[in-house]
Amino acid sequence: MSPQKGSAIIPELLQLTSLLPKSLHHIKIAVPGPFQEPLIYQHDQALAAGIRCKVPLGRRQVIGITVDENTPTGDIDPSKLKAIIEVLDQQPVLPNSILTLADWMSRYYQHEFSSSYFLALPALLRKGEAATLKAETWLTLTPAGEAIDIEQLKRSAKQQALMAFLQPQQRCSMPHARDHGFDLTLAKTLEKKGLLSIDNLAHHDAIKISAELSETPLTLNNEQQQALTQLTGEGFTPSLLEGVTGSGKTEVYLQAIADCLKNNKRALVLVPEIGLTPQTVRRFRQRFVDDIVVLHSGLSDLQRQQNWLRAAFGQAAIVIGTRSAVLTPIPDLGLIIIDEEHDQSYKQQDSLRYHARDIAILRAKNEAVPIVLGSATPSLESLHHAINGRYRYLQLNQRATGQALPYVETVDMRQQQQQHGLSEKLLIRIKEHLNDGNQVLLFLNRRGYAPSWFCEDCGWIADCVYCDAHLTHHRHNNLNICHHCGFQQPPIKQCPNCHSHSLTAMGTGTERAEEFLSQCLPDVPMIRFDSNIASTRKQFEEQLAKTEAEGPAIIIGTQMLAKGHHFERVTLVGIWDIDSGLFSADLRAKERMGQLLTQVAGRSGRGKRRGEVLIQTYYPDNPIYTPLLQHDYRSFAHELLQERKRTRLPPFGYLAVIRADSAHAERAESQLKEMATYLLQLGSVRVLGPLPALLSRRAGKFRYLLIVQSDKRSQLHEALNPLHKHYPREAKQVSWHIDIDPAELA
Ligand SMILES: Nc1ncnc2c1ncn2[C@@H]1O[C@H](COP(=O)(O)OP(=O)(O)OP(=O)(O)O)[C@@H](O)[C@H]1O
Ligand SMILES: [Zn+2]
Repeated sequence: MSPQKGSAIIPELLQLTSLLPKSLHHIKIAVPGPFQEPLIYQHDQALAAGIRCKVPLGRRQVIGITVDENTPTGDIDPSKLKAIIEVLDQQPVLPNSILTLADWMSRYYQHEFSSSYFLALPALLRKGEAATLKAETWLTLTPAGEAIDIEQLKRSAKQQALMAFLQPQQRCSMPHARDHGFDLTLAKTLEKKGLLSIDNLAHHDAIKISAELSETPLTLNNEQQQALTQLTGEGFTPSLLEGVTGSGKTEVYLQAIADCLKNNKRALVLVPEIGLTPQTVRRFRQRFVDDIVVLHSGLSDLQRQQNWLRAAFGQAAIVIGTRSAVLTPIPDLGLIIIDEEHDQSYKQQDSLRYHARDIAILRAKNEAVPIVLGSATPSLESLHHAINGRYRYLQLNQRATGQALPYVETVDMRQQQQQHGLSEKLLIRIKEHLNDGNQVLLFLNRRGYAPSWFCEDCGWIADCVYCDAHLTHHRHNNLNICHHCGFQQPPIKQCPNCHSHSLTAMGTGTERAEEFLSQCLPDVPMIRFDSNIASTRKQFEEQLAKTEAEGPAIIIGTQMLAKGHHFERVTLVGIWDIDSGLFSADLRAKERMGQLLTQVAGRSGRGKRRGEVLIQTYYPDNPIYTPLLQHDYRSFAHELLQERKRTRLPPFGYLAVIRADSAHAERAESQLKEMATYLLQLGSVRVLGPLPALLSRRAGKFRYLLIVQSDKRSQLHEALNPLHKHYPREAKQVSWHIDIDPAELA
């Protein structure tokens, strides 16, 4: 055999060996795109779940996340597998606890498979940035610092305080020290004494939980004490803490967290989007020595990434965040709290339409920890679970300060002189309360100057060109604006219908209410809260600060005011209009109305003086208001639960909405008709529709709904599951999505 021949064979052999499958691993990766399952790639090593990889997808390269081995995938042909281009992480960025939730969410909400995985990551990590913390100034105790008896420092109170702060933690970052009033100069003095060292570096390990308090907790009243005792338990213990407005739920949370930290575990606190103001955070920071990390949409991408990583590395004992913070990795989690659990902002209303409360419950169950859902006005779902014993039902019926709940009275608008929808009676009462040196809060759930621009001669109303909605008139910039799509135009001067020039703003929004009240009461400061004036966190905070700084003043705003804020000086709450909740066809309109009314009324009389609430209504005798006027949200909710039971609506049945959007109404409708036929022949679900959405056209697209109902959750899911296989999400100029457990029919 000639050597030449042999050498020709060897490269071929080599090539063959490199193709041998035994050295290759099949890796399941959640990849962005319209996939209902992870895709499979090959790689020369096994990879743990939760690792980011760069992979080819069509002609592009994208970042995906490895998922659990057990995650099912469709059939694959191994010869078609593409290789991972680059592995971005040495260690998983998402721990198993979060991967399990993400996997469940993908299936349950029937959205693109990868979306829950990406939702769990901060934006910069989604884009492939390194999962590392930036260098930071750290204060670390030296052995001498650890050993010193701080009594020896008593000549300098500040030095002693910093050492007392640092000793239980051993190490802390400079920003954390600053939050507690310690500055770098002070730290340098102690460094010179050899008690601590100051370094600039990036720490990636956990920090010891000190469980020390930096203020003395309030003494709990009996109800609070009982609630606290019952809500902590071994393993998964869900509780509903139903406490009237001002009953001191926050104090119960704070003390429950203190217990959690003592057990060397960390706590997760979820609050509604607008509830997470610096005031809230301050209240927590005042109480605890341990570091607290905050996660909300107002942070820059970098801040969010850094805070998220600090939480994930165990550098914070408490994580406070809004909706998506429910997916933050937290080592040794010991407690979850959801404040204002009824709040709508916990449900995401686009793309992955998840409910953070439901995910939190699942997380608590998986991680075997107690979870507390707190509210003065619990959602019907949570109430139902508390009544039937699935959750512990803890009640606080008294205000913590001992102050009685406010007097509530209706104003019969049919018998009142009124201007801009403000009754004579309410105006008189406003003046009385201001004269007594108090503040008044007026609730009007319509921002802008007037809800419509209207022809006095023929009744024509200016509509949005792209939506099935009236334009709202805004005076400060003289524009008519669509609150659904943002379309705007200067107010039309001549009626396109009858050519009259008598066009005017009709109705009252917050802007007009403020203008009118300023005319009636020129010397009284007006503090407005609506998304025009307080849309950013900073603006909102500025308005809140004004309420604290001012004496007699009028606070006027939309439902932004209903989110658990404590206005010490408000003694009168006036509800400008509430009736719209009675007539809305939306699923939860009545429930929301009751919650809003109770929450807004609950802002009255939280200080030293008993409060008063005046509700303007054209339907004072409507029985739905009766329990609410007596602070009896519980009876109100029981009544609604009975109604839901009769109609087999949640929590007594399960619901999904399929919505199709298209520039051509008939296409959206016919797509849903096809789906309805398919679903009906299954025989396991009830189907209503297609019908136009409550907002039947938005931004140029017609919106149709199919309401799918079932008495069994599993049947609903089984019925819906195959839809995406039969009907592409976007085709023939129709796009559609499923909303499981919908919050509204919009
Ligand atoms: N045990 C207590 N003793 C005295 N004051 C208390 C006690 N607990 C709470 N408070 C005070 O009562 C007030 C209301 O408490 P908090 O804001 O926690 O109520 P809440 O139940 O969260 O109300 P809301 O649902 O209306 O937001 C606060 O000023 C708080 O400091
Ligand atoms: Zn519009």
